[in-house]
Amino acid sequence: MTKPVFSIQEAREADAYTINEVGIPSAVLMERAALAVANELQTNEAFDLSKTLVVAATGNNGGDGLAVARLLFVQGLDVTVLLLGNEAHATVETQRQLKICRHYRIPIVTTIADFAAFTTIVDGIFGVGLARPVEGAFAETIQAMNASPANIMAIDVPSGLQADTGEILGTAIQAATTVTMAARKLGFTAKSEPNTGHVIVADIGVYQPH
Ligand SMILES: NC(=O)C1=CN([C@@H]2O[C@H](COP(=O)(O)OP(=O)(O)OC[C@H]3O[C@@H](n4cnc5c(N)ncnc54)[C@H](O)[C@@H]3O)[C@@H](O)[C@H]2O)[C@@H](O)CC1
Ligand SMILES: [K+]
Repeated sequence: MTKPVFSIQEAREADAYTINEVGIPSAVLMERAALAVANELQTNEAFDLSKTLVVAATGNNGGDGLAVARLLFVQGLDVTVLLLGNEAHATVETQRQLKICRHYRIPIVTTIADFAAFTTIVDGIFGVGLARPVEGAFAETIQAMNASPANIMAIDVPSGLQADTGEILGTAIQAATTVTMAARKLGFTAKSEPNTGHVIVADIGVYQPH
């Protein structure tokens, strides 16, 4: 059982408790997170999946994104992954998802010339791990995503939004929908609605320590 709203610390503690004490493997939580996002993309008519871009960085939020890309790709959809950051620093789970994506020969690129070519963009850049203001290529990519006519689906937290305070750290994704894992985040308030869009809470089997 979980509280309806999590701080970043509570989200991290619940993930760790579920993985280490309950015994649900991290990859299972990631798969359930990705299934929830893919399901929302495929059932919400606002998302046109004729040409989808998944933007993934190297943390576990990016791992969620890569798993979403694979779930859509195996259904025959046109999916491209934009991989941001240094792959050598990817988390174990994200490296696992990258390996699977490569097995399926999902197109993985490191730059995109025209974000307007996509009908849907999935934001798997930063989740609750956002730790400092967004700058450089990350900021430019977020701005290009926002400028695209594509509808944006944010995974867990719109990238650039501080999940405890709702503060925009430099620049932040403006999503149509955010599928957030286990519970809403403290920073999701009326003020953050231009960034979160409609918030959907996905039950991915996370338990809070008690
Ligand atoms: N197994 C798990 O623990 C689960 C994690 N989940 C996902 O994992 C996310 C949390 O993953 P992580 O803790 O890996 O963190 P994130 O993936 O949110 O981001 C952390 C990474 O981004 C870097 N970073 C932070 N701020 C930055 C900035 N401004 N500029 C550049 N790099 C920056 C960090 O150094 C780190 O490498 C959640 O939001 C959720 O999407 C879900 O899959 C559920 C299960
Ligand atoms: K995100």
